[in-house]
Amino acid sequence: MSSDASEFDPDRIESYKFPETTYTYSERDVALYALGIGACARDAVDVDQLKFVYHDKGQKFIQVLPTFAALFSLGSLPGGLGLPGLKYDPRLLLHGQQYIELYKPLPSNACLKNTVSLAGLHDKGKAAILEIETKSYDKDSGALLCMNRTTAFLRGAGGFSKSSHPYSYSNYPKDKVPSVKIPKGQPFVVFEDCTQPSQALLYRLSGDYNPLHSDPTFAKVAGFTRPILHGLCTLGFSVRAIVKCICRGDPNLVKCISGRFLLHVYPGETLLTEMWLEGLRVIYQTKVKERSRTVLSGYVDLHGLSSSL
Ligand SMILES: CCCCCCC/C=C/C(=O)SCCNC(=O)CCNC(=O)[C@H](O)C(C)(C)COP(=O)(O)OP(=O)(O)OC[C@H]1O[C@@H](n2cnc3c(N)ncnc32)[C@H](O)[C@@H]1OP(=O)(O)O
Repeated sequence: MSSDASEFDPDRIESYKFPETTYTYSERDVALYALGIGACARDAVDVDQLKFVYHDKGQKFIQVLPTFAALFSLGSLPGGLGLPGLKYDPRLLLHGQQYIELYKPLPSNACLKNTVSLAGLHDKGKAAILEIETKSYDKDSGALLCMNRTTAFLRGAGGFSKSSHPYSYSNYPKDKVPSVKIPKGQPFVVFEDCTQPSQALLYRLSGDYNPLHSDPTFAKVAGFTRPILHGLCTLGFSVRAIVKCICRGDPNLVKCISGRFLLHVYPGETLLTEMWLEGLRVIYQTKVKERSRTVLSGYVDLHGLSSSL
C-alpha cells in the first residue's frame, strides 16, 4: 500500500539515499567563523585567539577552531530538510545535539566532498528526533577529515509510530556516544564570556540563515520572545573556552566533541563554561549567568594534555 505523500513516513526517510555534496571554504570563512563565536571580542591581542583570525607572528596559515567542522554538515543537508517522508513544521525545528570526530587538523582552506546518511530517527511523542551523519573528505587528497552527527529536535512531529512501540532507528551503537554525567565536585576551571546582542547576526554569515536567529516575528511564532542564538554558536563559545583554558590555545589537541542543547540562549547573554578534567576527557556545562540556567552540556576528548597544564 503506498503512503500519502503528505504523511510522516519513517520507511521512506530510512530508505532515502542522500546525494554527495561539496563544501569549499577559504581563510576568510575561517576568520569570519572565529569572530562569530567570539574570538578576540574581549581582547583583540589575545595570543591564544589572534591566530584564529589573523596571520599572527607571520604564521603561514591562520589556525582553525575545531568546531568549524560543524559547518560542513549544515552545508550538506538538503535545503529546509526537505527529505521525502519527513513532515514537520520548519518553524518548530531546534538543534538538539552535535557530535564531531576530528581525524586530521583542519586546513585553513579546502574543497571537501561530503557523504551523508541517516544516523537516527526516533519518535518521542511530542517530537521527532532526526540524526544526520556527514563524513567530510579533502577532495584533493581523499583524506577523511571529520565526521559530524547532527541532531534535529522537530517539535510537534512525533507520534508517527505505526505500532504501540515508539519508532527508533539508529545506525550506531548508543554506547559509542556516552551520556555525560556532570561531576559533583567543583569545576577544574570556569570561563566567563559575553555574547553580543548582534552575535547571531554575525554568526549567521557563516552559513546558517534560519530566520529563527534574526527575525523577531519568526522567533515569536517559534515560541521565543526574540531571535535566539544558533546552538552551534554556543557550542563554539564553549569549545573555544576549553581550547583556551585546557588546551592552552592548541586546537589540534581536540579529538572529538559532544554537546546537547538544553535551553535556548538570547544574544547578549553571558556564558559561563564550567570544565572538569577526567583523564583525557573534558566534561563541560555552559550556563547563562543572567538566568542561572544550564543551556549546554557535553564532553570534549583530547589527544593529550598540554605540558603547561
Ligand atoms: C538534521 C539537523 C538539522 C539541524 C539544523 C540546525 C538549525 C539550528 C537551529 C538552532 O540552532 S536552534 C537553537 C539551539 N537549540 C536550542 O536552543 C534547543 C535547546 N533545548 C531545548 O529547548 C529543549 O531541550 C528541547 C530540545 C525543546 C527538549 O526539551 P523537552 O523538555 O521538550 O524534552 P524532554 O521532555 O526533556 O525530552 C523528551 C525526549 O527528547 C530527548 N531530548 C531532550 N532534549 C534533547 C536534545 N536537546 N537533543 C536530543 N534529544 C533530546 C529526551 O532524552 C527525551 O527522550 P527519552 O529520554 O524520553 O527517550
